[in-house]
Amino acid sequence: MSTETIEFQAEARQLLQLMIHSIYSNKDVFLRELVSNASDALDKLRLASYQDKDLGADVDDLHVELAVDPEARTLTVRDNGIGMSRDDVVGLIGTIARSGSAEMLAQLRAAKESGAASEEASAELIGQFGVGFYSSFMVADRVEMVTRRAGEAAGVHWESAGEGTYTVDDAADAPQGTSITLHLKPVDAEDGLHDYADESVVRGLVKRYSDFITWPIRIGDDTVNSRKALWSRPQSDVSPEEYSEFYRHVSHDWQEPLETVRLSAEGTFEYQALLFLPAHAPMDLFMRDARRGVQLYVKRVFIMEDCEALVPEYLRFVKGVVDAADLSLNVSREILQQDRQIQLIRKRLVKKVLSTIRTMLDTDAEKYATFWTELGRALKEGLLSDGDNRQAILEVCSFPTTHDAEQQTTLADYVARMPEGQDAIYYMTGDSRTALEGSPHMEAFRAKGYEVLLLTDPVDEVWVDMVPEFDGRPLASIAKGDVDLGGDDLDDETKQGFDGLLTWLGTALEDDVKEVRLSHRLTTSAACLVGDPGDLTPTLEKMYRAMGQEPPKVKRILELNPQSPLVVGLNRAHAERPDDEELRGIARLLHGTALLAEGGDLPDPAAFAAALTAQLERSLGE
Ligand SMILES: Nc1ncnc2c1ncn2[C@@H]1O[C@H](COP(=O)(O)OP(=O)(O)OP(=O)(O)O)[C@@H](O)[C@H]1O
Repeated sequence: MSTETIEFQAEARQLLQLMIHSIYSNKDVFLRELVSNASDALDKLRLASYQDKDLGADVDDLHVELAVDPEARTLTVRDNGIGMSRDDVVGLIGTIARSGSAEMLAQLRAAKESGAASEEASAELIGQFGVGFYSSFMVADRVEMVTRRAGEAAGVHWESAGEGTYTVDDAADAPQGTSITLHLKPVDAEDGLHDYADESVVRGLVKRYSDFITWPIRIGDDTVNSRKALWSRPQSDVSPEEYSEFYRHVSHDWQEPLETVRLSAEGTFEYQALLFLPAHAPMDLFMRDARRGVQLYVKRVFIMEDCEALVPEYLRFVKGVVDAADLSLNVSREILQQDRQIQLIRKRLVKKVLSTIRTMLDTDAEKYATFWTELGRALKEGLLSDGDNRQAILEVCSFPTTHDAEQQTTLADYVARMPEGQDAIYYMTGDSRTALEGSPHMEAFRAKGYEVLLLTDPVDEVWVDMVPEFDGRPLASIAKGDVDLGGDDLDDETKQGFDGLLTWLGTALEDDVKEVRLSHRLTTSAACLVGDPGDLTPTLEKMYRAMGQEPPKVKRILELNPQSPLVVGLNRAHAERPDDEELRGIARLLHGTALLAEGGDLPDPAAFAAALTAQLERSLGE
C-alpha cells in the first residue's frame, strides 16, 4: 500500500492541539507515558505467546530501549512487544475511543473559555483523562512511529506533526514491536522543556518515573531501572513517590492517589495486592461501560486489566494490581468468575478497601471528605448490591442533613444527636436540597427539632428501601406512611367533625389520590401528599420515565392539616353547601398546591392555572 494521508478524528485533533500548545507544565511526563505503553506492549506479547504457541513471535529478550541523538535532536523509545497492525495504528492512535472523551473535551472547552483559571483547569482535566501517546507532542514537533504486529510479516510507518493529519505507509523490514522517534522541540527551560536528547536527562527521568517497570529499560547496554515489582517489596522500602508513579502507570491518572492500600496472604494460597483510591472520580464512573481498575497478574506476569472478577462494580474506582501465585496463566474471564480463590481475594479486597475508608473517616476528615465528594455516589451502590457488607458501607456513608447546611453527617453522628423521644432516623428523598427543605413534610419535624437526612442522589431512592435500620433505629421516610410525633392536641370530636369533608374529597379527587386523611406532620401548610411505605416516590417515577419505562400510576395519600384556616374553612363550606361546584375547584387547587409545595410536577399545569385564576377572580369580585 502506498502512503496515505489521513485526518485525525475531530476529538483527537482537539486533544492534540491542547498538547501542542501545552497546557501541562510538567513536560517530562511524556517519557513515562511512552515507557508505560511500551511496557504494556511487552506484557501483551508475553501473554499472547503463552496463549498461542504458533504466534511465531520472539519473546527471548523482551525489553524497552531508549536512544538519543544529540546532533539530530531525536529521542527514540523502542520496544519489541506486541506492535500494531495498520488498522490498529489508524484505530488506536488516530482516534480516541475511550468513553468519556467527548464529555471531557466539552468540559475542557468550557474551562478554556472561562478565563483566568483556564490553564490550570485544563491541565487538571487532561490529568484526569490521561493522554498517553499524544503527550509526545508536548516535547516534539514531529513524531515518527515504526511498528510491526507480532505474527505479521510487514510493518507500518506512521508520521505526524500533530496538526490535522498523519501519514501511514508500509515499512517492509520493520522489526517486531514499536519504535517511536521524537523530533524534539528546542530546549526551553522556562517552558519546562528539558534536553531530552541528553542521555543523563533521560536516565534521570526513567529512574524517577519508571523504575518499577518490570521489563528492562536499556540505554545502550545499561539497564537503567531496578525492575522490582512494587507490590512484592516490603512496604517500608517503597517511597510515597514510587507509589505515586506506579499509581499513574496503572490508572492513567496524572495526579496523586488519595490512598494506598496493600494486602497480602501467604501459605496455601498466596497473593499480593497493591491498590489505590483515586482523589477524583474517573470520567467514566457513571457510564455504562465504566472500566474496573484492577489488573490481574500471576507470579509477576500480567494477565488482564479491568478484571471484574476481583472487584464489585460499586468499587470500580479502585485502581491497582492483584498478583496471585497459584492461578494458571491461561485463565479466562469466565473461569475467574467461578474461581474460589479469586472469590476469596475479592472478599478480602472489599473488606480492606472499606476498612481503609473507615480509617480515613476516623482519622483524616479532610481526606475522607474528598473521597466522599468524589466517589461516595458510587460507593452507595454497594448498599444495594452487597448485602454482606451493607453494615460496613453504611458506617462510612455521609449524607446531607437539616442539622448543617454545609457538612454532611454519618449515621452514627446522627444517632448521637437524636433527642430523647426520637426513635427513628428520618430522611426524605427528592430532587434537590432546596425542594426538600421547603417541603411541607418537614414542618412537624422542624417544630420538634428532629434532624432529617436530605437524600438527593438517584441511588438514594433505591437503597433506602433495602436498609431497614441502623444501630437498632429504623430508617423512616418523612414522606411515607403514618407519622405521629405526638404534637397534636385535637380532641376526637373535632377530628370527627372532618369525616364528611374527608369522604367527599376522597371521591372528588379519586383520580389522583387513594385516600384523604388528617395529618400529624403539618404545622402551617394546609395539605401534603404522602406515600405508603412500599410506594414508588415521585422522583423514582421520574427516573423510570427518563429510562423510557412507564411505571404504573401511583396514587398518593392527601393529608390535611385540621388547624389550617383553609381546611377549616373548606370543612365549613362543605357542610353548608355540599353540592357547590366551586368547592370541587378548591379541592383540585388544594391537591395541586400540595404537589407544588414539595417541588413536584403538576400533571396539567394549564388546568391548575385556569382554576387558580377563576378562584382569584371570584375572591376579588366579592
Ligand atoms: N508501544 C506500543 N506498542 C503497542 N501498542 C501501543 C503502543 N503504544 C500505544 N499503543 C496502543 O495505542 C493505544 C493508545 O495509546 P495511548 O497512549 O494513546 O492510550 P493509553 O493512555 O495507553 O490508554 P489505554 O492503554 O488505557 O487505552 C494503546 O492502548 C495501545 O493499544
